Amino acid sequence: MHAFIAGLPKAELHVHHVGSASPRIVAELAARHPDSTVPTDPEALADYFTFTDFAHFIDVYLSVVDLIRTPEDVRLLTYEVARDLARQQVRYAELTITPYSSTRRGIDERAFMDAIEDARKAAEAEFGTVLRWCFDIPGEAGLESAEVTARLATDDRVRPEGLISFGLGGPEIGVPRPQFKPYFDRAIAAGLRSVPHAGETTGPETVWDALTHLRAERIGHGTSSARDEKLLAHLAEHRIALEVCPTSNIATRAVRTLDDHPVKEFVRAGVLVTINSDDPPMFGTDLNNEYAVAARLLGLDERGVADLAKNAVEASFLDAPGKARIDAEIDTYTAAWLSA
Ligand SMILES: O=C(O)c1cccc(C(=O)CC[C@H]2O[C@@H](n3cnc4c(=O)[nH]cnc43)[C@H](O)[C@@H]2O)c1
Ligand SMILES: [Zn+2]
Repeated sequence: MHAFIAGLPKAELHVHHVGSASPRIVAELAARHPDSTVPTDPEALADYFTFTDFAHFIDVYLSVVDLIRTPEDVRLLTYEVARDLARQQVRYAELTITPYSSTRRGIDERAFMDAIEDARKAAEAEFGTVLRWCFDIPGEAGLESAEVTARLATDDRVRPEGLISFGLGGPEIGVPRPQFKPYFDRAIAAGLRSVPHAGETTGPETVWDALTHLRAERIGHGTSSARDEKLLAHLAEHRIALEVCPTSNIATRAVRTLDDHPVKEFVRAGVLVTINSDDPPMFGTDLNNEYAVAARLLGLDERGVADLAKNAVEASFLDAPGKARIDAEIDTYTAAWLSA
């Protein structure tokens, strides 16, 4: 199964830019900025990436954000993230980027956009992996961060070509979703798709809020949806996909153990489940491992895993020919594997 998954063409819909910095990239950035407190030795880094709860995870996440100080850091990170995705046969990824965190720390906004776009184009040409951006509001940073993110996402003079969606991340407790409605309205009016995190660390009412107020088309995590049958039925009926990230939920202690993960409930209820890695090096995982975890939790064979990969293609914001191309690749690969 591991070998099958490793070669399977895939789409990744929920993966964070800074959260994808590999130990090698963290070490390289730390060498560029030696005053940082982030450890560079891989063993110390593994300890550093062990979280007591979600709030601790965010503190550590922001310490890695602090390592990214120049447009060249942004370009390096983005290009290397694409390389890691390509190695896992990821053909298409929607990468969540938090421009507010970088511009607030002094990176010029146009230089930031040029850096991600330059890396996106190079990655597509060199690795064949297509990247698209989701700009997310770091909700806990307040409405100023929402205003900046909405402006950067909608102002034609700065908004990057690869931007397709608008999100909301960070802690959920004490950060009600409805307050972000005007910013999502602006983003949606500008043609962006709505993909907020919801129900990761709070209950199903947050997912309802994301659907009602933010017009969510997919939900980041949505873990607590399992506690509300009516919500599950609504998600299933409207084909609103959940971006499930099993190992992330254990690492941030949102879910106790993998066997307690509600992914089985989602599938039972007919919800469109996609499998994702979230912040892979920080959680000691990668997308291939998340598929292996899902295969075990759901009792899937190779065909079942290929269907999961196709769910991600269906729920992606690719156009129809782009979806058909990856679906065909998945079918060809699976047929060849099963007939070998
Ligand atoms: O950048 C700042 O100055 C700042 C100030 C206050 C709060 C924040 C944040 O809350 C940043 C959160 C950051 O976390 C990212 N992220 C990565 N993985 C996850 C996840 O599983 N669930 C929610 N958020 C996540 C998110 O994209 C934000 O960039 C920042
Ligand atoms: Zn996330």
